[in-house]
Amino acid sequence: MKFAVIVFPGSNCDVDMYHAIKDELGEEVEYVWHDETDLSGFDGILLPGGFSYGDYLRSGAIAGFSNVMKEVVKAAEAGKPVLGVCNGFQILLEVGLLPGAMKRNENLKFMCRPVNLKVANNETAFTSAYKQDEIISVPIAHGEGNYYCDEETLQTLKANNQIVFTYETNPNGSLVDIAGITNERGNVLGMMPHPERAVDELLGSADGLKLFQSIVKNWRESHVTTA
Ligand SMILES: NC(=O)CC[C@H](N)C(=O)O
Repeated sequence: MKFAVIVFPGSNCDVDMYHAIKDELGEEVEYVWHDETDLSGFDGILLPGGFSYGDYLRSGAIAGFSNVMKEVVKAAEAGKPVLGVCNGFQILLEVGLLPGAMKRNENLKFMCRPVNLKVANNETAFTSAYKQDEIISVPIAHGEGNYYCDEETLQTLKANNQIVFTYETNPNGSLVDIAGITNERGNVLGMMPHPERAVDELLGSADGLKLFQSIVKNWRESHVTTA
């Protein structure tokens, strides 16, 4: 499986994402600059964290207008897996691939520390290797991670099981403890915690690895036929 790690001016988790895929997962991966207008050679798209365009206006607001995001939308519409982590999640919200918006953390502080997450839905292409309700440790690092949506959207998210990760203890004021959601189709996931920083026990946790393994397993099941 071949992944693209999209890089914007100000991305700072692109190298961690690349390392997670290449060295820990053992899959193909390439960096793709934000000006790129063709993602047809990739099977999965990864939007890493960081401070694209210095978080000017709102986190992810400017990156949402980049050339490559038009292609990311096309890839999502074609059913390819698209994962946005932290700033990547914020960009997915800005382009409307995921519903809702991100507000500043309730305490108005940037927070960087490990948190416990609950796998609230393990029947997705991103979480099938986890157990339902499994508690995993994955670090957060954000100033704008306070997820918000209107009541109607929240009911839709709940009804379709789109809430995939919740915080065990809410660090940022996020609505109903939401840490990660998918689109209705289930092929686009946005999450604030960083699974690519939790791929080796030496880093404090390897709990993020199963997320990437789930993506690959799901892709192989639908794309690779064995004799
Ligand atoms: N690590 C990140 O992706 C940070 C995201 C964003 N710049 C924020 O502080 O909310």
